[in-house]
Amino acid sequence: MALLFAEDGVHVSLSDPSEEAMDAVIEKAEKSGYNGKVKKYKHYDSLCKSLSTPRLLVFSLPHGSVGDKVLEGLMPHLSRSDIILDCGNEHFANTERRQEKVKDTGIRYIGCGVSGGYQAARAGPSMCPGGDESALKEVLPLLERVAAKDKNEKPCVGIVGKGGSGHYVKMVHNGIEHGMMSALCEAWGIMRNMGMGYEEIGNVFKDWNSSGELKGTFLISIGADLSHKREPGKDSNADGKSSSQGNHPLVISEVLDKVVQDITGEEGTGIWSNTEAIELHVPAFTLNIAHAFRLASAFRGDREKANTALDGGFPPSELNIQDKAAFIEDLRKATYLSCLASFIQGINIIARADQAHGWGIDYAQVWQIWRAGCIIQADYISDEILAPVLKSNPSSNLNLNFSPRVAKDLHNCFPALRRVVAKSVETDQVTPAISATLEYFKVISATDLPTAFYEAELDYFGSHMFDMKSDKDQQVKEPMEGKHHFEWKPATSQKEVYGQNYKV
Ligand SMILES: NC(=O)C1=CN([C@@H]2O[C@H](COP(=O)(O)OP(=O)(O)OC[C@H]3O[C@@H](n4cnc5c(N)ncnc54)[C@H](OP(=O)(O)O)[C@@H]3O)[C@@H](O)[C@H]2O)C=CC1
Ligand SMILES: O=C(CO)[C@H](O)[C@H](O)COP(=O)(O)O
Repeated sequence: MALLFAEDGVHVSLSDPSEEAMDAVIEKAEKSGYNGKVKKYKHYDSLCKSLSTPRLLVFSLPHGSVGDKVLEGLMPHLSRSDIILDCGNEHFANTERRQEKVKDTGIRYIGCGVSGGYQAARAGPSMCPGGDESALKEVLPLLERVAAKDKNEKPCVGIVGKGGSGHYVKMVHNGIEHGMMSALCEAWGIMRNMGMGYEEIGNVFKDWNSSGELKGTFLISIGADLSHKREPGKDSNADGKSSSQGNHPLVISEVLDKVVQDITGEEGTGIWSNTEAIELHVPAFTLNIAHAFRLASAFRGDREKANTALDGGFPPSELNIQDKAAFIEDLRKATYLSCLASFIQGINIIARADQAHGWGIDYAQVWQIWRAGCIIQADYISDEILAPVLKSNPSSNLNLNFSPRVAKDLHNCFPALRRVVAKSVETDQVTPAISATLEYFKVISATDLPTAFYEAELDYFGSHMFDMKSDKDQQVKEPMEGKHHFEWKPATSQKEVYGQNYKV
């Protein structure tokens, strides 16, 4: 990001605990011809003196205590009207705590989620800032210059809303990202078990990305690309199924199946998004299970132990599919619905939080921010599904499950999703997020769930009350405690039951 700003002509003062890290950036800046544009500062005092006022300080730090420590260290050297632009994946509550902490000093703290990975950080990321409006208006012209541009050259940055809303929306962006990545890796696993080689799968992803419902999906485009990458310098081919061209092994053939960021604490966005979904009472089947799947994958040692205890567990069988092209088309549609469900669930979380915190989120800006440069960029979903709802900038009724456009695609793709899950169940394929998506769409659109029995049991043992099918008032539509209790079994003492035979 330092290089990105330098490229825009900005003088960048770097500060990092590692002098080596700063030297590496300066060397790159010099090589790129931004001579003298990037300078390093060991101490906050000299760093802050090097900046003209009002200063703009950009954080790109691990979340939590590091940000607190850095802010604490900087504050004595800052003055009124200075702006901190926190571009890390910070928890929104930390952002709001820091906004409150600096308020009386006149320092303004913006929480700005940044997406697109290190390639986009260099070339132009998607940026999601929220906080003090005056500060946002001051930094926006700079951010508009460096941010990713959509196909109409519009910058993928905009004022999201008040408080910690920028970091919140970015956090949910990552929750959506996790749902999409889960579905994609599950589809990849199925294709592997269909006997397809890594590069052949890469070609399928290339097709998926070029037209139809998964068109222009960043995660699919990088999936297509990574499937063909070989590491120079190695001469054995670990993948018996992959194409024989080239002597070097495909890198993907050697990647172990562990996703560990949640456990190591490097990142928190998946944990926070799911915690938020649960705390805000948002059913987020795909996101929840995608997270649990990552967790289970991380504990490789435990999986090995359970595998031994279960005499080899339940490995997927080879899939013998008669009409391969038709099944891959089903898989494409199942993957699409899982990505769509991830967006629907994520937007429902944001909308609920927005209502709870009063952030006044600008949904048209959220749409624009996700349009390019970010990990969840999905052209079809954005243009066809999200645009009609988010661009009209509603303050409520953002639930895409009520959208006729979603209904149309669900009618078209749901049978394919059902076939993929059925085949997966039959052959022990690993499809947690894809299966959860099938359940999600069934459940959220059902008007006769088996939870009637659940309610009855709750009332039986806990007198938790229930509503009745014959009740016609608005209450039955709302998540309110029911009006009825049935005395399923009167509470009696042991003495009453056993009478004279009762012994103390
Ligand atoms: N990687 C990605 O694709 C993306 C990352 N993010 C977010 O951006 C932020 C940075 O990510 P990333 O660059 O990957 O993470 P890194 O861990 O690579 O970098 C973190 C930076 O913070 C510095 N740092 C660590 N501790 C301190 C401290 N006590 N005081 C001052 N500086 C410190 C590190 O210094 P040192 O050089 O000494 O290690 C390093 O420069 C994170 O919040 C991440 O979640 C957001 C979007 C994408
Ligand atoms: O924020 C990001 C992308 O948007 C970062 O790449 C982040 O490091 C991904 O990690 P995680 O999968 O744990 O969210």
